[in-house]
Amino acid sequence: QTEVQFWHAFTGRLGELVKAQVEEFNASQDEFVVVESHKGNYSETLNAGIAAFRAGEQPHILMVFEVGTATMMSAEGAIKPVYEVMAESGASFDPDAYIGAVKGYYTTTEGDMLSLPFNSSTPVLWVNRDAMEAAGVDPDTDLSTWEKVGEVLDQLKAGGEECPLVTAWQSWIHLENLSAYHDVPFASQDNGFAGLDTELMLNGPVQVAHLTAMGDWAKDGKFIYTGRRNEGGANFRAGECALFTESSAGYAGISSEAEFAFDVRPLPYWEAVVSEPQNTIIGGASLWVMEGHKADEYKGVGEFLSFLSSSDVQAAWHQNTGYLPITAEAGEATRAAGFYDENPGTDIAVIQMTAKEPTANSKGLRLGSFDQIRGIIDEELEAVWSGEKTAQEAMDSAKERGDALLRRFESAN
Ligand SMILES: O=P(O)(O)OC[C@H](O)CO
Repeated sequence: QTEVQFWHAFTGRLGELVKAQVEEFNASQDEFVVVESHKGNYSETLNAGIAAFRAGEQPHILMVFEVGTATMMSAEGAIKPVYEVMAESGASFDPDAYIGAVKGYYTTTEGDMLSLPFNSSTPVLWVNRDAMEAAGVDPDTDLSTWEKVGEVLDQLKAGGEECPLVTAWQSWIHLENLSAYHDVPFASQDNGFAGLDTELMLNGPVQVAHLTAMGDWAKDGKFIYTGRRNEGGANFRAGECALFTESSAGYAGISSEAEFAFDVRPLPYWEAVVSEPQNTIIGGASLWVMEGHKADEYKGVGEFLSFLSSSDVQAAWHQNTGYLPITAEAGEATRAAGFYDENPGTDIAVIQMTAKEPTANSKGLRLGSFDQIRGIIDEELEAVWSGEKTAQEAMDSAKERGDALLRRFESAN
């Protein structure tokens, strides 16, 4: 049997679900064996893939979070584009089957798919209904705008809630998506889509106003900071927090662990800035195929990626995890099966990402060295939460430091 190595970043419920998919594929045929390995969090998995490539020990398939997309696109010689793998392997593959908002992010301007948008997400607002009630707040209260959320945070605090709001992925949600959702740029050159000579624009009035509000909430004990990635998920799932801004894929852990009534709402927007929000942008990860392997192994890769995209596998994955259904057919099958009626809110992520035609500010981000830039942004945000810097000071500094990395990436590519 021909072996295919698949490196990913999933643990917990997501880790179990990936393992189950791999086992199902392996059991469905006897020509190939996919071997899945967990390589740490998203950044660690990306770095493990890069280091392995340099050592000539790269896996066939590497999961790379959306942040690493520009890095992978520029890694010529290291990656084998998915459209090429699929064409050579003869596995069934219809690029038009994938939903536009997801496909666009991982496809060249010529329409060639470079990586498989396996687990695509977008941020939403998770609500612990029991915690709201315990603090004397109507759990059905309108949370559509940050103005309204601000009032609810006051009520939660007054009602004795110790963790009114917690977040995962602060840069992704409170800066990158915030910008797209309010149709302001996060970076120049269409957020990097139009060229490498881009600079950060994350220190504008919309971003600064939002971070100032978040900083005030942090100072008042209404926003509790728990970490840069999805650390806050453990607090929310344990029932310790009322509101949680997190990926739609938070569903995997919340639906399997939460011992309280929860629901999911659209990501709030500032009514003072827009009368209605633009779309949110993509997160999660895609699967990149790495160069340097044999033709029969790539055939196995093609078969496995085709299996992952098949309607039944996709529909189940979407329903179990909260990741977007990457094909229109999987979304339709989910609706037809009554899943959205039985699990209200599980279609919010798709609606939020696709309801409006994206603008140059809301197609997504394509920035080199973005993982390192996020590290800088995280550091600066932490200075806002601790009251060390104003939001303006922190974002001016993030821009200056981040732009230096963008210049370095530009000259290296
Ligand atoms: O938790 P995920 O997989 O939806 O990813 C969230 C962010 O996009 C990570 O950058």
